[in-house]
Amino acid sequence: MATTEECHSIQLIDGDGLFNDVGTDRLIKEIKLAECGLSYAVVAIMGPQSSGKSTLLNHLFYTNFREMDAFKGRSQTTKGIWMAKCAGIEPCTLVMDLEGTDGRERGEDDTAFEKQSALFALAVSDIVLINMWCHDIGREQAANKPLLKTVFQVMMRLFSPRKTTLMFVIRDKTRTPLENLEPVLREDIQKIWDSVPKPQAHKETPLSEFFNVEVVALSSYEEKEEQFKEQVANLRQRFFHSIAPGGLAGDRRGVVPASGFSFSAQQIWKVIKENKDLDLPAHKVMVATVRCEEIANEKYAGFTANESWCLLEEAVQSGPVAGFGKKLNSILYTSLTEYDAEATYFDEGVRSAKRKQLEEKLLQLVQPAHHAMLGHLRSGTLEKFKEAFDKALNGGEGFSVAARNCTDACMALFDEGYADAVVELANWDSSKVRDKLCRDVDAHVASVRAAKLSELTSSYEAKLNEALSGPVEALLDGANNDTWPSIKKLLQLETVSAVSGLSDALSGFDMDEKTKEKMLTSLEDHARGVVEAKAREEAGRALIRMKDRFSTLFSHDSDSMPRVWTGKEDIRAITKTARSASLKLLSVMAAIRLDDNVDNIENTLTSALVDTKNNAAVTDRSITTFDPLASSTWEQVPPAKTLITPVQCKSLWRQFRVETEYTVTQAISAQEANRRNNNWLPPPWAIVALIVLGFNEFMTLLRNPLYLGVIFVGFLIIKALWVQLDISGEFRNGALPGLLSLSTKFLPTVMNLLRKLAEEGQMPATNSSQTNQAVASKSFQNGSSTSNMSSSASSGITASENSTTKGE
Ligand SMILES: Nc1nc2c(ncn2[C@@H]2O[C@H](COP(=O)(O)OP(=O)(O)OP(=O)(O)O)[C@@H](O)[C@H]2O)c(=O)[nH]1
Repeated sequence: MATTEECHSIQLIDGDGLFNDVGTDRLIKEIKLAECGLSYAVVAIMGPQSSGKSTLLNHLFYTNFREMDAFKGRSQTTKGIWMAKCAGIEPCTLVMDLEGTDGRERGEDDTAFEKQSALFALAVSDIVLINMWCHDIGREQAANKPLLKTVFQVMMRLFSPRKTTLMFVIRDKTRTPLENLEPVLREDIQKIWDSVPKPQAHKETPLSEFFNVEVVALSSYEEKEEQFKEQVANLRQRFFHSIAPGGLAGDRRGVVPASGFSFSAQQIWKVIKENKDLDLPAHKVMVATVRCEEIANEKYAGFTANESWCLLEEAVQSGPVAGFGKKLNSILYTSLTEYDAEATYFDEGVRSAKRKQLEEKLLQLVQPAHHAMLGHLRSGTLEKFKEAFDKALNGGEGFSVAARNCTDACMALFDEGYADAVVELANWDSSKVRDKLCRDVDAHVASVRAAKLSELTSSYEAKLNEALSGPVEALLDGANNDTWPSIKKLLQLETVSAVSGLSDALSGFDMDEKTKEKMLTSLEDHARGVVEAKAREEAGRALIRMKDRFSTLFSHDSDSMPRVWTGKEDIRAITKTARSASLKLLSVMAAIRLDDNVDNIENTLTSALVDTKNNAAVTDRSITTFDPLASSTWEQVPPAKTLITPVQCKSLWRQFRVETEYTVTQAISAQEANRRNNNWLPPPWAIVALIVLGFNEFMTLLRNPLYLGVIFVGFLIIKALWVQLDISGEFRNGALPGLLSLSTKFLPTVMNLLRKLAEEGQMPATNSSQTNQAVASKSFQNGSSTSNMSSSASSGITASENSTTKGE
């Protein structure tokens, strides 16, 4: 036979009942049975031992089952069950050669294997050939009768019939035509069927419900080989397209998909061996469950090893992947489509349940990657939002409008990104990630808003600080009756301007009126605070300011010119004016007067510190007199508005008086000194007496010009000494110190004068004119140095300086 090599047979179950799973799997793989789905058929042959079964199969299906050597005598060749693929028959057909029945080798009583193998063949095959000798037909003791009985009995154990085709192959056909043999055979079969005990459910079930009975007769292979071969060739034709409607196995039922054949056969044999009932429908479900599970696991493993998936999973760890959803969906669909293709012929319920499980497992596997992708999407969108928001704000867009627009754009961007990353199989809820993004965006908007608002407030506060601090300081410095009204006006003006500016700026923030009002009020309070703080700061310097004001007024006249204490000034009046101006300053600085409240501070201070009567009381420290300043609060002024308390005022005033006392004393001394300097002329009566008594001498001088010349020279010498010795300057500090100083200076000065005169006398006549100039210049320098000396000698009092200059 040409094709026997191609279709080698395997021992499916050995003589000891051991199932050859490895061999079966190998055969199935070899003949690619798994790809056949339901398009395959299984044929089995039963019959007495050495009845030419193997010979028939090998001729019919071009298989290579072992045949008995005709010359060695009849003995068992086929042990257990063998299986091979029928060569050249479509669809793929498997054939099983069963161990012969009534075998002498197992003994008459050992029919267990026979029954088991019969049941197995019926459970697995679509067509069962029953090989029988022609001469056994109609015989009571026919060899195939027990076999048929067994077949029918075990068939009852299959729960539901598969509608197996039983083909009776009559061997060694005699001259009796088949038309005559067949009815006898069918009658025999019917009798046996009727005689078989059946379960209640199948008591009345006809044979045709379980079996299609076919009968063929073949000539003897040994005697009429040519005829035999011809008949077999014809019979072979009937096995083509056997599963098609009208074919030999056209109405078979409950077929196990080809990929589950090996497992199914193995399980069926296992159940049969354990002598359990073989529930074919349940078995089908079981096979489907196992196989679908296997396929699903295979697909899952295939998915995890899929290169595209591995790359995608790796890529998404480090950043967003464009088209993530599309890529992932494609890989997932491929796996599931493969599963569907392989599991398609298995029980639908089982198949879809396992598909669902596979889906769930795959989704569980990809979920972290999807989650990572959403994470990237969320953080990326947030970053883009921040950027766009920043840009919009810098571009001058209103805060609320910018926030709204950017948020909308950001959410749209997220939705777009999510659509790109969505896993179609999964019904994952994106709302959590979306909500988180919303929260992040809102938090960012809130923080930027807070920062912007604080920036705005700070800028307006800084503007107010600048606009108020300096002017308030200047106003307080020049404290007068208008100081506080002016400060109040300034505060009002600046506050209104700042509040309106801030209010305009806040309009872009879409704020509720209450918050806005609060912010504006806070700005107003700040402005007030600036003024109050400045006032407090200035109050701390009240003493210095008072002293400054006092010394300004005391040392300068009404034209702001430095005062010269000539002796005509009324120091008492000047002091009083200067003190009252300082007191005015103190009273202005004593309290904050930004409200319309009227207070009595100035009057209280004036009456307590300046008025002579009260002044006396202060100096006397009389315990019986009421002291209005012995308090830490002012009447009508709340403590918060008090800058200098009455007690502090009193203490400040005392300090002020002590510290200004010296200036006044100095002024008085300077005035007295000046007065003394100007009184060097004798009294008028002495001058009159001098004129009267010295008239004669005066006339003598007039009459004699020589005397006049002598007097003139004497005058020059005295004048020169007066200037050189700075006599008026020396006597400024009193007569005694003056005399002492003069006595030490007199002799060197005279000597100096004489030396100069001598030097000038020796000078040549030609240089006389230059010498005269030099002397004049020297004399000028001497004069100015004297002036400087006297100036430095003066004790810094302008009045005495002037008097010295005047004296010169
Ligand atoms: N009379 C007769 N003998 C045949 C026929 N076909 C085969 N034989 C002979 O029968 C003997 C047994 O043939 P096998 O094909 O081995 O029989 P078998 O039923 O497979 O035998 P086991 O496997 O041992 O059960 C051989 O010697 C064959 O030559 C036939 O059509 N008529």
